[in-house]
Amino acid sequence: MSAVADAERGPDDAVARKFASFDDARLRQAFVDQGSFLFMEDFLPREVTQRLVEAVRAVQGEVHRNYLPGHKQGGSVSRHTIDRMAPFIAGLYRSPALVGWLEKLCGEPLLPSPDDDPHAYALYFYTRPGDHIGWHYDTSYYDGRRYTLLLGVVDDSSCRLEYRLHTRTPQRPPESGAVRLPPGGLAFFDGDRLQHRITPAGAGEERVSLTFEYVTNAGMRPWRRFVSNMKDAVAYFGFRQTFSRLQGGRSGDGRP
Ligand SMILES: O=C(O)CCC(=O)C(=O)O
Ligand SMILES: [Fe+2]
Repeated sequence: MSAVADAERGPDDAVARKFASFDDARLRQAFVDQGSFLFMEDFLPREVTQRLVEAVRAVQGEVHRNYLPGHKQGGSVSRHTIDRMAPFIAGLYRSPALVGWLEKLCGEPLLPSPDDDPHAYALYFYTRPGDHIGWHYDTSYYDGRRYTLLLGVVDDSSCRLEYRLHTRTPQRPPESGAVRLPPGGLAFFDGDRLQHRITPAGAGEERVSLTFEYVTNAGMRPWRRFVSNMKDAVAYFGFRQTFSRLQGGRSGDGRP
């Protein structure tokens, strides 16, 4: 079997086997009780996490760093770069076992983000002291809801995923929490409902997380696509990685 076929097929069987041990009803209840949020320390099969670590090493030379005073500091790699250099991640993103399980959890059909969304799947790197992201929501620019799946890949850090539940639910008092996202761990949430942040890395620390974005309606008005792309270019991937698909996947200045 070719490496690409293996990458496409490999993770599905492994995740299906692992998910068979989960108590789906209890996890669904926890997700609902927490206002569309779930954290699991042990989610991915070990061999899948290992493939993700290898994928991270494969794209390490492509990390785009940003510094937005007061909001964010760190590195990212977009789906366009992942498609070229780490196809295992693209295969996992589309794994029917994974997507089917997430659909059961959130109780509605999920679609992959369209091919021109640089954030459909992406890696975040926290490798220098002070790397962090401030309080925010993962706002949906789509016509439907946007769900975020965070998977821990590397964590030799003191960083925490801090969150506040129910901030947009009028009848419920907010609840705060903080978790470490270990390799193979999961956080899954409705991006417009979970306020969250990643606390700053210390000296000599390394944290890498993988994000998958699924939507309930892949339509997006052109103006919102523009705003979303600008945000991705400035806050995450840089203009080259954000728009690289439009350049036919080549690096460069975008001119033909
Ligand atoms: O690194 C993470 O685990 C999450 C980062 C995040 O919340 C974001 O980039 O929107
Ligand atoms: Fe976020």
